[in-house]
Amino acid sequence: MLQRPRRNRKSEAIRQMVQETHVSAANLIFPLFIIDGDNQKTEVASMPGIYRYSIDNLLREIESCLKLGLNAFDLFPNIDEALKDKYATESHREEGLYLRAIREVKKHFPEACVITDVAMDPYSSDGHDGIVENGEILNDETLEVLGKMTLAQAQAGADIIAPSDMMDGRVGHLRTMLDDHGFKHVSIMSYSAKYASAFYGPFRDALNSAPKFGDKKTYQMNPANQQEALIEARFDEAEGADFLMVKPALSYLDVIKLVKDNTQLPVAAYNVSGEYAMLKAAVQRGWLNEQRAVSEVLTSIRRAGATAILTYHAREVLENKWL
Ligand SMILES: NCC(=O)CCC(=O)O
Ligand SMILES: [Mg+2]
Repeated sequence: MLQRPRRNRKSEAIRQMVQETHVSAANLIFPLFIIDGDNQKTEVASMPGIYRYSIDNLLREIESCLKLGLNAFDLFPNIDEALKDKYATESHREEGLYLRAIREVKKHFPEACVITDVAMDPYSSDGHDGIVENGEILNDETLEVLGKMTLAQAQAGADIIAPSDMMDGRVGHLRTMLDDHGFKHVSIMSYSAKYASAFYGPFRDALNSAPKFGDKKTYQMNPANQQEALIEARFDEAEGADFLMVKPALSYLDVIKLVKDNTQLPVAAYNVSGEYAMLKAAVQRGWLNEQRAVSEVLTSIRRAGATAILTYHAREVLENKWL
């Protein structure tokens, strides 16, 4: 035999030498949930180890993450039901929870990369990502709300705004709004290919943001489609996105690869709440080795072509030196 690929696996030193893919702290983005109040820290039942933080505790959490070399955070608000309405007006109220949180984080940690979520669902009494009229999601009317939300977040200090709604034309609309208002430096990380997935369940528990009727299939993508991801990615790129995101990650590694092969922009992937919950549940029962499973999951997402990974595992992998 002339070819013996096993020779390159014979020792740890050689295995490391030929390793093709690495995950580092710099690739990770940590999603964080925010609730109102003082000194609050409540665990999300379906996401063991993940908490909703009041702003004071959020600052402590971010401070300890920064010490671990974890520098990028994606913030999501849990909004009181009484503050929700049809037009998500709470999303651009100056003294609202979310905008206060962004201002506080940037005031205390100007070096942190703060990514903000642009979508109506946490503030919508319908629990949808758009304005609902007679059971329909109105695309162009929704862009107006997303624009207000984006400007308010940029004003509060967002480094990157991340529209997660899947309305058509929103990247171009938001890019123009930002540029016209002196926020040329604010980046856009677009959820380009966001699928109508079962794996968002625990996230909706965390934020209490599940749709009040129907589902999100008229705007989020059909899990059966791959080519459609390229259409979405191409439009977002043309409209001025700085990052293209695929979401979820694990059941969509082929989509990450396809998008990566068709763009020069960095691709981000969202290792979503249901993916985290599945792994944690098996670990809690002693059915999986956590360190090995988490490291394999993150490596596979990088191998597929993601530059940045949004993952609820971010803090624990750095804390435990699992990478
Ligand atoms: N717009 C953000 C999400 O929908 C996150 C979903 C998840 O982690 O399940
Ligand atoms: Mg789109």
